[in-house]
Amino acid sequence: MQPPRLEISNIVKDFGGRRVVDDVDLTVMPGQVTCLLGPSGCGKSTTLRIIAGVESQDSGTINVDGKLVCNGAMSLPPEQRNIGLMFQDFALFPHLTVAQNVSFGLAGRKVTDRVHELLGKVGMASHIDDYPHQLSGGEQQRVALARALAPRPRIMLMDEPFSGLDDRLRDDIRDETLAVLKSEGTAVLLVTHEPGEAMRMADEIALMRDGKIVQRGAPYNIYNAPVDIQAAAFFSDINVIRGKVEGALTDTPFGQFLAPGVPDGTDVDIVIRPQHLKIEFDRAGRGPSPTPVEGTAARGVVERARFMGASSLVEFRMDFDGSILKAVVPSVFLPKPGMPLWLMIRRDRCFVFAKE
Ligand SMILES: Nc1ncnc2c1ncn2[C@@H]1O[C@H](COP(=O)(O)OP(=O)(O)OP(=O)(O)O)[C@@H](O)[C@H]1O
Repeated sequence: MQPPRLEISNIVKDFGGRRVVDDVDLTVMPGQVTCLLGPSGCGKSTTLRIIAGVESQDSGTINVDGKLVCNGAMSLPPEQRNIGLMFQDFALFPHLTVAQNVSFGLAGRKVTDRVHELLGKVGMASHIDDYPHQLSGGEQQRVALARALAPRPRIMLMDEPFSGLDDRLRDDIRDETLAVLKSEGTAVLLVTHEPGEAMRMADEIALMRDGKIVQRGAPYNIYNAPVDIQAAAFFSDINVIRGKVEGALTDTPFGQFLAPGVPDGTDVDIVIRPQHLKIEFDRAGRGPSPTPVEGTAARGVVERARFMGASSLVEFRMDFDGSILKAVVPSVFLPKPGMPLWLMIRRDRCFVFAKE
């Protein structure tokens, strides 16, 4: 089997006595995009800077293609690591043309071919003789990508590379960048604080919090099987229903939920994303009959409904405790405030977390 393109193990970094990177392990396989995702200040950029070699770790090892790049005893300088970098505030050389920017630092007979190939891939072939000030932000970004890829790095490190771009442009550039990276077969470690960006770009997401990787997996798995309530809440709004465990079950107004292995008397949070609440109409003051999959319906009264474009957001005030639950419904669903409706929770769509 191929070794991981990048493998970092037990990386630790303290700043002023505070642990900023706390025993981080990560792997990126050849041709794969791994996103290091987490809130601002959780240590993502520091991890990336350590991999790039512009910051040194206190302990831990880094391997590229199974070859040691640094550990406690040795450290290759950044330029010998065969790593490409792309950051938000990338800067093209203002006095060099697009072609000169892309070929900067490269030597050999094939450089011109490579520059043409890459500028073609990023859709900038017609700007080959332009200077950076003649390009838009998105165009500069494309050139920066071509420049970073020109020396065929073994791995590309990207730190919030799209955050300087406006929303619509950003989606296009993300997709184009991903297509170019995939066509080059480059392994990528991308840092972002935006779950949407990570879901869009990543083959694998490593979720980071307070210096630690708390969960790793494919976007689908991270979204649908979060390790804890914070991991669930990082990706969308959530609804939380509280309960207490008795005999591995929790009784709630929505019926019983399984809580296997959780000791009696433990408080639990039952977490459901707004798009997974099921809404049923009121039938002469009664809701639908309970089912094994969806449990018991609980009645709520519409507090407000908002049209969001692709979906509608409906807020309910629940009869059982006066709390608000939010439901997201595809397309247009705008019930009037005051209307009674019934909510159900599919057991395979919710997460049950024991409280610490
Ligand atoms: N050179 C430094 N000296 C002291 N503290 C630092 C240094 N670099 C980073 N930190 C601190 O380490 C913590 C993690 O920073 P880091 O930039 O890695 O986080 P991040 O997850 O990338 O956040 P952001 O997305 O805001 O950049 C922050 O609290 C930051 O203030």
